[in-house]
Amino acid sequence: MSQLVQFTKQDGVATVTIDNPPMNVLSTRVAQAIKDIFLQIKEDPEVIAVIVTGNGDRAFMAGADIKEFPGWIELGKEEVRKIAKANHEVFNLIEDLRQPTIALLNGFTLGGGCELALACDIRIAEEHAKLGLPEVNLGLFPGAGGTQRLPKLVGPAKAKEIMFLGEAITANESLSIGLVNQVVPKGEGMRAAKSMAQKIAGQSLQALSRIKKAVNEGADQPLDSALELELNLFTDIFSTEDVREGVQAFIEKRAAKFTHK
Ligand SMILES: C/C=C/C(=O)SCCNC(=O)CCNC(=O)[C@H](O)C(C)(C)COP(=O)(O)OP(=O)(O)OC[C@H]1O[C@@H](n2cnc3c(N)ncnc32)[C@H](O)[C@@H]1OP(=O)(O)O
Repeated sequence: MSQLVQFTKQDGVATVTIDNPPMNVLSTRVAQAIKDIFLQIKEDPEVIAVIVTGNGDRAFMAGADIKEFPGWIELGKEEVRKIAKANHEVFNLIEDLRQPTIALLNGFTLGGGCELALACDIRIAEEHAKLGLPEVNLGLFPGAGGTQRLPKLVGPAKAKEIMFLGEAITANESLSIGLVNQVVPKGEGMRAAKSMAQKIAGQSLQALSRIKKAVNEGADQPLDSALELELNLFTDIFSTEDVREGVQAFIEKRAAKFTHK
């Protein structure tokens, strides 16, 4: 397997580390390696929560590999569409993953890197991280989900400002607009991400995956059909072994031991 992306797992938590120095850019090969790893995680019964980060302390990911773009410019429309669609597929795979995902932003989180972070459920940023969608500076615009996922998180006006100006914002500004969940000192990110991931991994994946599905799919629907979705998922959860265990554990005044069944 490619070493451009590393994968480890411990106690229900998988850690995916992008390792493409110096800026962990999203080359075509990195995108394929991320896809391969997430396809594996999707089917892994031992993984309940996932952390995604970049190697080193300079970048989570500074975007797509701009040095591949001259080649793109020479391609026909069909070929460009194919490459762009492949990026959409990778980020959709991550967004739709049944397991919760935490992006640990440990430096520059730009362009495709910011779009990768947006496809995750939760974002924790180290204080020195800079976030942005600077594609406009190259005469293009975010094409790996940024125009759709950023406005959902921060509202259309702030998202347009970020994309029109192409300027990176600080971790603390990102926190103030809801783009990240938490800001921690430089070097403390993995500890914070692991602490959150371990708490999540102690819950039932049956419940976690339904929370994710209800929130993600409900957001694109009118309230009445979104509530119908919630109703169906809530009805379903009562047939799981984990709900029996969770309720019994409460009654017996002990900690629940979920089996994710
Ligand atoms: C569908 C998705 C589209 C996109 O994502 S488009 C790309 C969006 N991203 C960007 O526009 C960011 C581009 N990079 C930068 O602006 C800067 O870099 C940084 C602010 C991230 C860091 O600046 P500094 O600390 O001064 O480092 P440095 O010398 O510019 O970069 C170190 C090496 O990394 C290469 N690099 C940085 N970002 C990219 C990239 N996105 N694609 C390809 N290479 C990149 C540089 O060129 C250089 O390389 P060398 O040492 O050989 O000169």
